[in-house]
Amino acid sequence: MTLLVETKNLSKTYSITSGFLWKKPHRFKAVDGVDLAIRSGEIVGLIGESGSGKSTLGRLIARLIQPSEGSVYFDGKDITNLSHKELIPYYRRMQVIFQDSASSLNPRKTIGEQIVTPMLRMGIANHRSEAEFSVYLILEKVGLKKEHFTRYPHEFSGGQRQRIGIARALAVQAEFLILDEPTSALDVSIQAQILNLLLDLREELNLTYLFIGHNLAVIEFFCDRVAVMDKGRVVEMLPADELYERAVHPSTRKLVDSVLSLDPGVQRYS
Ligand SMILES: Nc1ncnc2c1ncn2[C@@H]1O[C@H](COP(=O)(O)OP(=O)(O)OP(=O)(O)O)[C@@H](O)[C@H]1O
Repeated sequence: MTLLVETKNLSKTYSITSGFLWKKPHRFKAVDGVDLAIRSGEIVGLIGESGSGKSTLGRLIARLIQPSEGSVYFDGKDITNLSHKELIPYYRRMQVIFQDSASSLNPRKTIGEQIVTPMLRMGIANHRSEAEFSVYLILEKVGLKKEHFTRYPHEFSGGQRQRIGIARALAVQAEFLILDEPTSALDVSIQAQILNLLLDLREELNLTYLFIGHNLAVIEFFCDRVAVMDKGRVVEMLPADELYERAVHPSTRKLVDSVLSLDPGVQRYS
């Protein structure tokens, strides 16, 4: 498998001001020297305690924020220092799906409109009728209906809104999805449906995912490999199905043991 995403020594430093003008801002590394390689078609999970830098790493890779040091490569090209204009094709190829899709949907526009517009802007379709026809097919592919085209975001459930987010990514022919806790706010049965949809789409369209999550059972079920973050660094990388048995780093063991101590039988997903 070829490499699709690679980071080299990727870091993000924030300056935190105390509110007192005479005190020097405190600088800390939210992401600290991360080397990560994701192969085409692979699902890499990203776990770690709250505040360990998972979302920041996702945003750096998606080039939504500028790294302080290091590089991001996508499909073999160094995209670290590209201008906003030069990044536009990469923003199409890499899409982020957040826990709360509603926040990225315009409440005043129909979902059909919100999927068609980027398709036309990014040149995926040349004509509105062509784009609309593709959107009908994509809505069905993600488990929604043609009739949903003319509905507004508030008319959908949380699970349906995540399907809309996935539809938007498919509409612009994204290849790499950063899934930032996409199912954490959903009921277990809806969560399983969305994860299975994502697995089917990966198979059919050879998509690649970076999946940020807290639920180790979901990670074990959904991912091929898992990267563990602690204080901004990736401290361990291992196959997802060996997470419980082979984890050695203390921060991974802490995450794994906290799950196992609850109930080893119940916590496993599949
Ligand atoms: N814009 C920002 N300015 C200053 N600090 C920030 C900013 N964004 C994130 N941070 C800090 O960087 C650290 C890492 O945050 P991040 O959201 O990446 O962690 P996370 O592992 O995704 O956490 P969670 O699991 O709770 O979502 C945290 O201490 C956070 O407060």
